[in-house]
Amino acid sequence: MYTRVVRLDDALDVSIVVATRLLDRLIELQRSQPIVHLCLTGGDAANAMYEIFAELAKDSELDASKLQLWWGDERFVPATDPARNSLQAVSRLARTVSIKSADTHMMAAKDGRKDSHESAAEYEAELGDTAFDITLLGIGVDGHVASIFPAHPSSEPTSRAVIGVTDSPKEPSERISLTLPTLNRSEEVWFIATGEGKAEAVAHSLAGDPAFPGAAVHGRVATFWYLDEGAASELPAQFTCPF
Ligand SMILES: O=C(O)[C@H](O)[C@@H](O)[C@H](O)[C@H](O)COP(=O)(O)O
Repeated sequence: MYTRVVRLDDALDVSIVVATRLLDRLIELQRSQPIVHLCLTGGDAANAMYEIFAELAKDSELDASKLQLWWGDERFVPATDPARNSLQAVSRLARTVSIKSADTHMMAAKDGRKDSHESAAEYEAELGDTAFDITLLGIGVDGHVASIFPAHPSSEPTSRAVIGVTDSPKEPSERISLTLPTLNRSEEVWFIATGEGKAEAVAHSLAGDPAFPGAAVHGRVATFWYLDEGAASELPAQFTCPF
């Protein structure tokens, strides 16, 4: 198990490098296994990357029929609300990648019948013991990952694989999130963070500060942190890895 920090100049470089590596890695995995499970994240950094990924995936060897998409977290809002992480990702990826809806495992939307806790239990059942090949994660200025927020009930230890989150410090207040042990059922975790606002959260997470949920997330094989200079600006010198 290893952690690697990849420092890049700016946010655009992060999007290009992550999109390029993700496409290459998925194609490589598809050569040796029938299905690849990719867990997606929400957030501006990821959305920018998805746009470039969709461009690169056009005319590539990526086989969308061998890809299963999952989500690390979802904003619990109505199905057509553009704030949904899944809509934001799928609307970008589907420009060139034709993934069947049966292989696109979106978390439930708010429909007035079930609350986020019931919907989380439903997703837990859908997930079963699926382990992700790659999990993408953003990180908040406050250090949250997926919808696990520091000093908040969402970061309390739980035996659940998926939880409903209420009173989230970030809008919208109701969410669904994989828990830390579920995120850790990933062969590889790829963090994406850009901008100086993330520097403190990134530095504390990489230093293993238990107050920061990101410190507890590791791929079984590898954990990558793709950072621009702003997000990496508070890292000690030992984290200066060449690209
Ligand atoms: O639903 C969400 O809000 C996200 O899943 C969240 O965990 C996000 O990934 C981070 O907040 C980083 O987002 P940015 O890249 O927009 O800063």
